[in-house]
Amino acid sequence: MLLIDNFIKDKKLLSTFKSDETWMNFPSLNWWDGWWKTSPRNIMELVIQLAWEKYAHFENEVAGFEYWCNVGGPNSSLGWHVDKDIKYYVENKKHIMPSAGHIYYVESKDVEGGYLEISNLPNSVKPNIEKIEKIQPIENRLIMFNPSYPHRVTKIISGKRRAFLANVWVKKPYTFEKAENVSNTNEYNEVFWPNKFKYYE
Ligand SMILES: O=C(O)CCC(=O)C(=O)O
Ligand SMILES: [Fe+2]
Repeated sequence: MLLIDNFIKDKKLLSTFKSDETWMNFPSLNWWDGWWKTSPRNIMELVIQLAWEKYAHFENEVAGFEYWCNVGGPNSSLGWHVDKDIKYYVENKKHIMPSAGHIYYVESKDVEGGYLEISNLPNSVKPNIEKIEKIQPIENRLIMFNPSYPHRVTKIISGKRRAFLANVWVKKPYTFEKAENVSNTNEYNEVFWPNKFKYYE
């Protein structure tokens, strides 16, 4: 696991990324082939490049990135899970998992609770509460980890918490078979980038 605080240094990028407008109409799940094939088309892809170009060297060896955003308020939480190709899982009840992913904390406004917990044991083994890694969702904090290990988000007691996440895939997930942007993970509808998604200048 890698944890970097104060990840985005550019003040303008930071404030644009944090603004609610940036995330309006953001589809549930999105796909990008990576900067080596397609230049970033929006601020999310720009941030993915910023993170992954610096800490990983796999251009041309991976298919690309899946990315999404989680926003939570009081009483929300996310149970133990592993990240997986969701469409394949729904249809076959089998896991195809990525081996690398990032979580970036975009906004943590007065957040109490909402910790990220990561098990040190693989998916087949029940997490040992004594040995889990516990990470506070601090604004502008970047975490890189293996999302095929069970992880969860503890209950948010108060405040607003927004995370931006991406996973690296060696093979493009079935989830994106029909479209790069999926608005409903149960139906896999095709959606289009809203006009709001401008390049970051
Ligand atoms: O928001 C977080 O800290 C983690 C969320 C997560 O694991 C997920 O969306 O798969
Ligand atoms: Fe996850």
